[in-house]
Formats: sequence, C-alpha cells, structure tokens
Amino acid sequence: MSGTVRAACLQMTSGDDLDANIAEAADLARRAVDQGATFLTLPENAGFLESRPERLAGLLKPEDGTPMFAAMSALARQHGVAVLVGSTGVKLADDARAANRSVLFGPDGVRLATYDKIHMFDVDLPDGESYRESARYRPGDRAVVADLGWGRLGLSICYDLRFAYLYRMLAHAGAQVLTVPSAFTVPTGEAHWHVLLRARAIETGCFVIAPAQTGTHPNGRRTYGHSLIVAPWGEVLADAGTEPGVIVADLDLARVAEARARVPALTHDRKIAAPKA
Ligand SMILES: O=C(O)CNC(=O)[C@H](CS)NC(=O)CCC(=O)C(=O)O
Repeated sequence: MSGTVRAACLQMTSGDDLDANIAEAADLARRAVDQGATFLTLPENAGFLESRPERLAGLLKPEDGTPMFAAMSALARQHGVAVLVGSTGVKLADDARAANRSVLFGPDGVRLATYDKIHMFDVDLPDGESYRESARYRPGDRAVVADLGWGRLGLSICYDLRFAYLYRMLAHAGAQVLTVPSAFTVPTGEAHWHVLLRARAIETGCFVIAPAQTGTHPNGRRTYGHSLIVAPWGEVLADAGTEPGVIVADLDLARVAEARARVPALTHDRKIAAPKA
C-alpha cells in the first residue's frame, strides 16, 4: 500500500469532564479537517485524565458505552476521516481493573482496531511523582496492527515507547506507521521523549505519530506536550510545543521503503544466545 496521507495530532489538556473533553477533541478535529487531514490522532487519556479512585469509578464505562468513542466514531463518519482515539479507560466485564484502550475508527465510523496498553507505568520519579498504573489498569498482552486504505498502522500507548521489541514486532508484522498516543510526565519528557520517538522511527523505518497531552490537568498532573510526527529516516516533521492545538504532516509512504533500502537493518535480525551469568 502506498500514496500520501495528511496526518494530524490533536494535542489536548484532558480533565475529568467527559463532555468538555469531547468538545475539545471535536474542536481540534474540525481544525485538522480544515487543514486537509484525513487521519486524526488523539492522545492517551483523551476521554478523561483522572487517577483519583473515587472519581475514576464514575468515569469508566464499557467500551460500547464510552462517550468519547461514540463521539469520535460519529465525527469520523461525518467528515469521512480515520480517527484514532489514543486511549481512554474502559470498564471490563471480567476484571475489577479497567483497560487503557486505543480504538481506531475508519472513515465510515466503523471500529477497525482495539489495543490495550501492554506496559504499565509503575514508576517513582526523583521529583516525588509516583505512578501505579497497574493498580487501576489490566495490561494488554497482544500487539495490534490495523490497515487503512493507504497503509498499515502499528498501535501502542505512551510508556510502551520504552520497549523497543514491541515496535520491532509491529514493523515485522508490516506496520509502516507507528502510533504512540501519550501523557508523558514533564521530567521524563524533557529527558527522553524526542530521542525515543526518533529512535523507534529509525530502528523500524516507520513514520511515528505521537499525539500528546499537555499542560496542567484538573487532578494536578502536568504533562509534557510536544506531540510529534517523525519520518522513517528520523527527521521531525512537526512538533506541537506545549499549547493545546493541532499539527499536521504529509506522510509519503514511499519514504518507508526508501529508509529501509538505505539501511536494511530490519532484515538483519539474528537469533543469539543469552550471555552466561
Ligand atoms: O495516570 C493518569 O492520570 C493517566 N495515565 C497516564 O498518564 C499514563 C499512565 S500513568 N502515563 C504514562 O504512561 C507516562 C509514561 C512516561 O511519562 C514515561 O515513560 O516517561
């Protein structure tokens, strides 16, 4: 599959008001469509960014009752564009924990793929920030690719970015574009965000599209912003900075094959023995 597609990252500051988050996403989506984008991506926790357990309980709904999914399916159909809801928390029937779930809608509004975040952000940062994502969310255990008319996507979410094997697996499964919707912390974003995203693009010869949360959220969290679109050779095509807004870039799918022809590292994997302890 080939051709050129205009992709957009919708950079948001999501809070705990479901309707307000949908309104922000819809406003940014219209701006992206006005700029000619036909593939729209929303960040992690686009539906709500809320970790306080007493509030979280009221926000979680089953996938088919999740308002952000319903709204973005309708918007996709209305504008005839594909929309990736980077993630929202989804209540599960068979687990007290929720899923941190990405859903992709095609231009007819039909759901094309569902991905549950695999790697849980259980981290204590030196500045005192502490996260226990696994207390609230059940990790996924399955990598996911999805086909749009113009190419194949490999899905991931935020902290997954630190696990290169996932992206290599997605590239070997035929992905040409990797999506990394995120809500990165400010200190880890400053230190690692751009270099990790560029590394994943370079290692796999894929475009990388990383829509991000930004700013200060109602629960007191701060996120790094800098939604990024990276080309397969590693160049940054667009960077959203720190304000909410939209960035777009044209993805020429021929550049995937070009980057992989220049350095065919993806075809040079080896089976190796582990080191002796
Ligand atoms: O907790 C919430 O409110 C919403 N969840 C998130 O924002 C998620 C899980 S805690 N954040 C990350 O994965 C940040 C990863 C990151 O920053 C890194 O890898 O450095």
